[in-house]
Amino acid sequence: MSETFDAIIIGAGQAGPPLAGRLTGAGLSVAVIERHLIGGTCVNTGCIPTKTLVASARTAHVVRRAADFGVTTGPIGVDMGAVKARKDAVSGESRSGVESWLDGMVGCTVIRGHARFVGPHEVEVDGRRLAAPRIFINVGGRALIPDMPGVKDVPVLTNTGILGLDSVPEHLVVVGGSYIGLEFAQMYRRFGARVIVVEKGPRLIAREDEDVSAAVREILEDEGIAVRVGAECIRFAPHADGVAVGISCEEGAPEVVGSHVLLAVGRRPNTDDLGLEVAGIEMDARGYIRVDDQLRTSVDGVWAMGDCNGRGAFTHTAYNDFEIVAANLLDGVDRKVTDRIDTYALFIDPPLGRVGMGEAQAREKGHRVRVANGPSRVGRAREKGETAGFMKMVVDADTDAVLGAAILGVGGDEAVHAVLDLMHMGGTAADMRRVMHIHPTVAELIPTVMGELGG
Ligand SMILES: Cc1cc2nc3c(=O)[nH]c(=O)nc-3n(C[C@H](O)[C@H](O)[C@H](O)COP(=O)(O)OP(=O)(O)OC[C@H]3O[C@@H](n4cnc5c(N)ncnc54)[C@H](O)[C@@H]3O)c2cc1C
Ligand SMILES: NC(=O)c1ccc[n+]([C@@H]2O[C@H](COP(=O)([O-])OP(=O)(O)OC[C@H]3O[C@@H](n4cnc5c(N)ncnc54)[C@H](O)[C@@H]3O)[C@@H](O)[C@H]2O)c1
Repeated sequence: MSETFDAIIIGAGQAGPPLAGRLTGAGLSVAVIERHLIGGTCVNTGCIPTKTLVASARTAHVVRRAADFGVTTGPIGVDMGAVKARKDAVSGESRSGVESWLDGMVGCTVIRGHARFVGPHEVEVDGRRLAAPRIFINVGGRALIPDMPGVKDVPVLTNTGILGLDSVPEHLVVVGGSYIGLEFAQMYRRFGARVIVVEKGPRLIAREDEDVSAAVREILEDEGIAVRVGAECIRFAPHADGVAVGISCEEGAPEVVGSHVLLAVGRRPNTDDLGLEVAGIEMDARGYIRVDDQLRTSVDGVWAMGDCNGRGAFTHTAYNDFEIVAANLLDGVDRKVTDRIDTYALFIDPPLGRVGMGEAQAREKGHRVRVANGPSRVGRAREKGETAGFMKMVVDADTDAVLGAAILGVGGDEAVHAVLDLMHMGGTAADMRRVMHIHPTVAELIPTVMGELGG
């Protein structure tokens, strides 16, 4: 016999817990099933711990530059044990916040264990059967570990393992030059490690425009991080000093030896052991659950939210998925995934704030574009002594609609929201030119840069 609920939520990541709050608030009985840590990736092994470490790394960096600002210090050291303890405390506080919220939620039953479908509206958790007319899948993803030559013969870290380090690696080899790899590369360089980033593609963060990739590379190299792109021959072998990582068949040193290796070559959805086939829930070739614009799967009464549906890969997209599902189910409002505008940040320092399309993507999609570029030598950046980066706005030449922006520089992760909000409201470049922004801020440069386009 199955225990029955009005709704079952599988996974307590970024969408599951708030949805449990809305459903129980509407008087429904809800079971939330979590097999590991409440809060999921962002809280435990993603955004929160990494951004806490980024903050420690930035502090070390700023203190090292203290003399530039006329401030004297003594010798500078990094106590990685204390850095880790701070990170664990911040992350732990977030986790226990979600935990106690769910535990105290009237109408919510939290069940610990791995859920697997045994039918379209029935799951099993450690031999216990649960059924509900509505099931919400929020199982997230994990680091991809491809079957690269030698990878099974050496110790490699992923974003999870590296968070357990309480000493600074002597030489960190970061395989994968994208969001995860670059954030860890810079923070560990700032903690005092030698760092090399090994990327198989022709440039770092290849989803971005070439000028953005180049500027990010320059920022990292200026801090002493080695970068090797076009690394077509990545392979691993044990070495007396750690791990030998084969890099190149053609140019530069063919091999580098690292005391530690971080694999940051992508993520995969946690759908391989969920029994989706039994329930008849369709996946794509990479294991992402197929959903429609309102996040309904191929089975009636089953939804998929967050990273596992392949429609987003961020905490804010997972949370927005929750908002869409809740609005459609409970508020009678018609909300869709395609209503949202892509936006995210790369939290190196200075950060890259991104919204909408890049220049290359806009051209690929057939837009006639005008591009405005501005230096980040905005007053605020000069005052802070942090002028690396630039600002770029992509505008449709025919309609004057703003198609996207990249703000790489101090405050770029915050300032980009001015463009996001304008795009959301359907504003044009001319609208932005007329807005008065606060001086001295980074955002004040946005109307000025749009001004380059005239009109
Ligand atoms: C290193 C790193 C840094 C990141 N930084 C950022 C950032 O700065 N900003 C940002 O927006 N995003 C960031 N992300 C991405 C962000 O963490 C994810 O997009 C987000 O956590 C996805 O949320 P989710 O709810 O889809 O899944 P998750 O948070 O992954 O939660 C899924 C939950 O489901 C559970 N689960 C899985 N299978 C089962 C099962 N069968 N039964 C029961 N439970 C199950 C898991 O244990 C997990 O707790 C980062 C990711 C990483 C790895
Ligand atoms: N700031 C943020 O919001 C943030 C931070 C970290 C992660 N995330 C999320 O996590 C996701 C995954 O990040 P990621 O950086 O692991 O993956 P990714 O998919 O963004 O990039 C993987 C990188 O590894 C490279 N690569 C693939 N195979 C390789 C190989 N065999 N050898 C060397 N390089 C190889 C790829 O060319 C690519 O540059 C991101 O898409 C993002 O959504 C977000």
